[in-house]
This record gives sequence, structure tokens and C-alpha cells, in this order.
Amino acid sequence: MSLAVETTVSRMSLPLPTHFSHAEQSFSLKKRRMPFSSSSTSNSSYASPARLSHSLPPVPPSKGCLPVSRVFSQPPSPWTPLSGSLRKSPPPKSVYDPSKQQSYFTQCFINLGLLGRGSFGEVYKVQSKEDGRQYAVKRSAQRFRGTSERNRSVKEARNHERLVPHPHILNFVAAWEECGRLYIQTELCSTSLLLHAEDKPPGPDEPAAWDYLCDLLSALQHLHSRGFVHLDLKPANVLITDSGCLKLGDFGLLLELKQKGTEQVEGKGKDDAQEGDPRYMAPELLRGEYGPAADVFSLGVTILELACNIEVPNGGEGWQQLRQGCLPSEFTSGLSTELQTVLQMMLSPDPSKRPTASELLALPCVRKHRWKRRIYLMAANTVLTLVSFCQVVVCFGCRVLSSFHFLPHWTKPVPCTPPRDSWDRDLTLPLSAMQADSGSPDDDAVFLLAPTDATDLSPSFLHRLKSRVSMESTSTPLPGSPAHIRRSPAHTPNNSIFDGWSSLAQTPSSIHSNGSCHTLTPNASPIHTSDIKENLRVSQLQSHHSSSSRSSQQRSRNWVLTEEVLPRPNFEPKNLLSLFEETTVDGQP
Ligand SMILES: Nc1ncnc2c1ncn2[C@@H]1O[C@H](COP(=O)(O)OP(=O)(O)OP(=O)(O)O)[C@@H](O)[C@H]1O
Repeated sequence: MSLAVETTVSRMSLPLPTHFSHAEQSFSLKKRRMPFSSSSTSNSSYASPARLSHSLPPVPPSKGCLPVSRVFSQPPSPWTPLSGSLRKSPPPKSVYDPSKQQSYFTQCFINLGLLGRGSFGEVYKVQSKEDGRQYAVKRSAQRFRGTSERNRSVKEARNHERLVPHPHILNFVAAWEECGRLYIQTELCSTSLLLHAEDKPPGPDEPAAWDYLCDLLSALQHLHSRGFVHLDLKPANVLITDSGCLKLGDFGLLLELKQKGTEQVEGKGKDDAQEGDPRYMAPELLRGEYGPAADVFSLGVTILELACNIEVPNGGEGWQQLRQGCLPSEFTSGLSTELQTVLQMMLSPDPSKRPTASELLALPCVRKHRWKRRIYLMAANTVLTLVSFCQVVVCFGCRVLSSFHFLPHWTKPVPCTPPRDSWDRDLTLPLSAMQADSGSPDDDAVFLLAPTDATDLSPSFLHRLKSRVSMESTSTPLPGSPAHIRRSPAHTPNNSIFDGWSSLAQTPSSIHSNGSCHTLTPNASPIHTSDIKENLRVSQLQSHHSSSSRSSQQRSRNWVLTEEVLPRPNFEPKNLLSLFEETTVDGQP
């Protein structure tokens, strides 16, 4: 296909949906979202008040009167497999026993922490007890309030399961329903493309944009060739693996097309078809024309946003211009001619003039980048496999050594902390409470920032949390909060909170079977309680002899002293050697 761009652009303004009236009017430099905001900020949530509401904790349900479902309590709905994978091969009874009170989730998975939260629900990082692998499990935020709501929710899972696996499509594993909630288990990724892009420094990033384009074109080609249209392609619905590979996810709006004649395509369930996010929406969707070209347009807007590192408008003049084929030259002028031309083609206002995913993949400039991308991904995957293999070997070695008592206690695995209990509550709460319509405060307990839960948060979620806490670090820390607990002056303001948490997170491992309790200093050194008392006494004696005008310093000095005197692991080769010598000397006749 020639790279010459056809610019037969209609200058007629398109009708604007009513909800665009308060929308952001034009292109702007990328802003950082509040850390707790939904990755896929819902369709019109870019104005600041809406963004603020995303950052606030969930509002507890009103306690004024009981919801209808509590008044007429019904028995909890049992575990129901929704995916063919679970129906065909349910987990063995040794893993899941339906007669037990615990939920399917609790019996089958170890909850490793919260990954993120969207408008539909919350996503957890889990480890399967059946195969030992890690996955992501998305749980709907609210219990279904009717058949139609349930059907809508289940549609996403069913759509996802129908897709043939592909390296750039998020892998579906299983789906089930329990206690009126939907659970979708998928492969685990490290973060979403939206969050990844927000963490980048400002300014254009064309090489990354080519990588994204290659991966997502490949995903679209796969979907379209099998008669599906995604209809909601945007950075929030794309996930990234540890190796940097992009995976298209969120198939809630997936539409199956049927061939009509030779060329024309039409949505099978066209009446059910919904438009996705207006920022990425193709203009023809407003006229009810659904087809693969709409995905190409959305991908064009996505790549424009990521390449130029800008916010695309969800209404107004900028929105109109983009749908008339006018790219924002103040941002795109920094891009190469090749990328500008490809974007211009993808953003053609006329869907019939837009190239297909296969045609775009066949362009020489795309092929060149795709070839490099493949090599990079292969190398990255090989390195990751090697690293995880080494980790397995080292872990195994440590376990073997620790079973011979050669290693100190801290090599033992840290026990899992509470979040999974909140899921148990679905089945352990009294019947009336179980029928609450929406997420109860109990359900949201997993989002409370208890220090001991810090271990359960994934690195990406912790990162967002960290930036939020550092934003809030100017305010007075709450008693018991990590910032409050922190005392060591050696910690920098930004890192100290989480250093404190990471120390606290290790607390369970510091309680030994012999009953002697160890506490941890902010730098996580194990200390005997008797040692602490001793050091406090020493520091008090010292402070007694020093000037009395140092009371505040003295408090921190106590910590410094403990750090000076106490960072002593249980295992000291030198002591063992001397013990050995003593024993042999004592043992001599
Ligand atoms: N498979 C996964 N691996 C790792 N993280 C994930 C995975 N799926 C989702 N997440 C994280 O959870 C967040 C919320 O997920 P997701 O956007 O799918 O929820 P949602 O409720 O469907 O959102 P929405 O309906 O608003 O698009 C994502 O931003 C991402 O950070």
C-alpha cells in the first residue's frame, strides 16, 4: 500500500453526544492521575472533580435502613463455574471441597494482594494452590442486582473465553460466580499501559510507540481475522507483562461480526453494541456503523496519545478536528514522517479509507519495527525465564539448607496476611449480611492501609500507593501509620514510609516457635526484646548524664542506639566457631 495519505476530509462537524458538553476541550500534555484512580477512568471522568472522586475511599453504604436484600434474605448462591475450562475439569476435591464453608476462591488460591481497581471491580494477584502459578483474579465490585445486570457481567467472561489464545491477547483462564459476584481468572501482568505511560517522563517517546503499535496491530489482526471487533481499545485496557509484552484485555464490549455478501460486515448483536470511551471512539460509531475499522481508529488515537505523551480530548473542537483527519501538529511535528503518515492513515475519517490491521502490518516501516520488536521480546522472555529458573534453584537451595538449620529464621517464607479473609467473609458472614447489595465496608477492608497488609500489595499497586502517600506525607501521620512508626533519621522522606512498612511486613517472620519475640528496627534488623530493654536502659543512663535539653533528640537517639547495638543476626559464623572450639575444649578428657 502506498504511504500517500488521502485527505479527502469532510469538513462537516459531526454531531456530538450530549455528555461531551463538560468534556475537556482540546489536546493537552499528559497529566498524572491520582494513584487510586481507576486505570480505565470511565468514559467522562477526566474533569478534575471526577478524578478527585476516584481517589477517595469508597463510601460505606448507608446505615439508615436495611437494603431490601437484607430484609428478605435468601440462601447464598453456590459456586457456579461459568467457563468451559472449569466445567470440563473442575479442581480436585483435595483443592476445592464444596462441603467446606470457605469460598472457592479461598480454597483454591492464595491472595497475594490487590493489583488495581476499575469501574467493574477489583483485581487481585493470586497464587493457585492447584498448579502453584500466579494469576490475576478480577472480582465484580457489587453483587448482581438482577438477571440483566448478571448477564451483562457474565458477557465479558464469555466473550473473553471465546477468543483463541494469542501472544498479544490477555490469556483467559477461568470464570465462576459465587455469592452473587463474578470472578474472572486471567494471566498475570505487571501493570496497564495507561499506568505505565503515566510513569514515564514527559515528552514524546516514538520508539516505544512503534513497539506498542506492532503488538496491538498483531492483537487486532488476530481478533478481526476471527470475526471480532474489540470496540474499547485504549491504554487502560492494555496490560504489560514483566517482559514488556503488550496484551489486549477487557472484552466487555466485544462484538462478533458476520459476513454479509463479500465485503460488508455487520454486527451480529448490533443492537447490543455499545460505544467505548469517547476519547478513542471512531466517528462512524456515532452513525451506528460497527466494524474492524473502528478498532484501527481507536488504536490510532492510542498511539498518538502515547507517542506524543498527551491527553486526547473527549469532546470539543479538538475531538472534532481529530475525527476530520487533522492531527495536532504542535505535538506530532516532533514525530518521524513515517509515524505521522501511519497515524494519518489510521485516523482517516472515512472507515473505508482506513487501512486494515493486516495492511498496516504489511507496511515496510511497520515490518522493520516489528522484526526488532520480536527479537527484543524473545530476548526479554529468555532472560526472564533464566532469572525465574535461578530463583527457583536458589529458593530450593535455601529450603534445603534451612531444613538442616544452617540458615537463620528470616529465610523462612513470610506467612500470608489478611486480605483473603475479607473474601472468606462472603461465606462466613451471617446470612443476612451476605445478601448486602453492594460492597460492604468489610469487603473494602482489603483497601485499608494496615501496615501488615503492605506485603500483600503488588509492586505496581505499591508504587501508586507510594506516590499517593508521598503526596500526602506533608500531613500529620496517623498514629500507627507507617509514617508515624518511622523514627530513624537515616531514612529519606520519600522512601522511609515504605522502608518502615517493609520492616513491619516482616514482623510475622520474627515471631519464633520458641516463643521469644523479636521486633524489627526500621532497617529490618532482628532484635531480641531483652536487648531492646537493655538498650533503652543504656540510652536512658547516657541521656541522664547528658544535657536535659535534648528530649526530642533522645527519642530518635534511642532508635539510633538500638541500630548501633542491635543489628545482629541470629546466625554468626564466628560465634559458632568459638562455640565449637569451646565444646571441643570442654569435651577434652
Ligand atoms: N491481568 C492483570 N494483571 C495485572 N494487573 C491487572 C490485570 N488485570 C487488571 N489489572 C489491574 O487492575 C486494574 C483494574 O482492572 P480493569 O481495568 O480490568 O478493571 P475493570 O473494572 O474492568 O475496569 P473498567 O471496567 O473501568 O475498564 C488495571 O488498571 C490493572 O492495573
